[in-house]
Amino acid sequence: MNSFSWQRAVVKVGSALIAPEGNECSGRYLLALARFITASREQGKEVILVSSGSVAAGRGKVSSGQYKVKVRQNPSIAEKQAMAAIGQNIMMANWQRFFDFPCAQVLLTADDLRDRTRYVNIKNTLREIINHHALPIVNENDTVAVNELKVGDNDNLGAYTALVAQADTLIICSDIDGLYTSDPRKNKDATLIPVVESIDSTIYGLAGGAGTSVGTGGMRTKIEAADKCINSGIQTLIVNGRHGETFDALLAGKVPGTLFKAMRTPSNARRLWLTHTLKTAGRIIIDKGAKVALIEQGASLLPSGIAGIEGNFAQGEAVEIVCENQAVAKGLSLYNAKDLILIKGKKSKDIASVLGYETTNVAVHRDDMVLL
Ligand SMILES: Nc1ncnc2c1ncn2[C@@H]1O[C@H](COP(=O)(O)OP(=O)(O)O)[C@@H](O)[C@H]1O
Ligand SMILES: N[C@@H](CCC(=O)OP(=O)(O)O)C(=O)O
Repeated sequence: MNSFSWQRAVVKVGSALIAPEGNECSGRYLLALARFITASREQGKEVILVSSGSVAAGRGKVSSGQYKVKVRQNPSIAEKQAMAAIGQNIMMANWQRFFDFPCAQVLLTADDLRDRTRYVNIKNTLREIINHHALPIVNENDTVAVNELKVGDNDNLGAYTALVAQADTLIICSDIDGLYTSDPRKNKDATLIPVVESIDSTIYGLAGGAGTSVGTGGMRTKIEAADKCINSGIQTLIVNGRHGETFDALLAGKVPGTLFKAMRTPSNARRLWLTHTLKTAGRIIIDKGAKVALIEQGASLLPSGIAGIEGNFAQGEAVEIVCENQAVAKGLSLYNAKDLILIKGKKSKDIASVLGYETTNVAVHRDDMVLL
């Protein structure tokens, strides 16, 4: 088995695992996985869960309740959305019973992830949920997500979550041991591929569709997710969540499935993106004390060290950080230019009273900054 190490992982639990019968959200395969999450947190690691199961949970609830409503085998989008609305809290409760720390529900659409301001807010919220020792549980906001708003499958949602949360690892837990040379349910000669160094059309060519009626995407969307991640320095694993031994192996740093190797380290990928891809929309002028803090202490930029603002940038846009006319760093601003003008030079404790709100006491977070 290949080895891996990690510090912050997104663990994606597919419909095939949480709703094995397609009707109802089940706990059958979740205990070993929950133990893995708890043990990993006890080792100081950070976990974000991306869980499917709301549609199946809703369907199970309406068909078993007082009215015993039959849901069609191929329901309309609106019916699925109604099932998701009924099932999201059932799916959450299904997880919460395994943990004595709080679970935090995060419902996202593709549109949320494309919008710069919402992207920053999602990132801040995930960071705060983890700081408060709760477990973020992400799912698609199925009740509002139609067509162009939809990520559509939770594999790709898992990849977007790993990117926004700056995870180093995405672990996709499904009902199959990993990526095979072809769909093993259709071809008994298919063999497991333990490691993938890079993803090209040959790898995509191996993928077949979903294995169950509740699964969305099958292997193709898992490869798409891995493709997004490994290019950003996030290693991706596909493992079989139906076997308890899977999680013993993962805890021991082994990959009991397929490992898609990261093409570079997450910090290098991020550095490249920040330095070369992002265009700056303005400048933040800082004082000498802030420059020392940024360069020598690796600190985040606080409003108290800001002397001036140039440009009319939005929250989440890239800015150049300048001291005495020399570029010191580049990073993503957590406040828009107008608000930064109001809080420049102010102490953290005064931000809320000046703006009437406070999302964070940091202007540019260390994680979103590259020194020049
Ligand atoms: N090359 C392949 N290797 C492994 N599984 C494959 C492959 N092609 C298609 N599959 C199918 O993908 C299924 C897993 O995807 P899916 O049913 O969408 O699960 P989940 O709900 O966990 O996302 C497997 O059960 C398997 O039948
Ligand atoms: N958001 C949907 C799950 C989407 C889905 O089926 O994804 P997947 O687990 O990748 O097959 C739900 O909660 O039912």
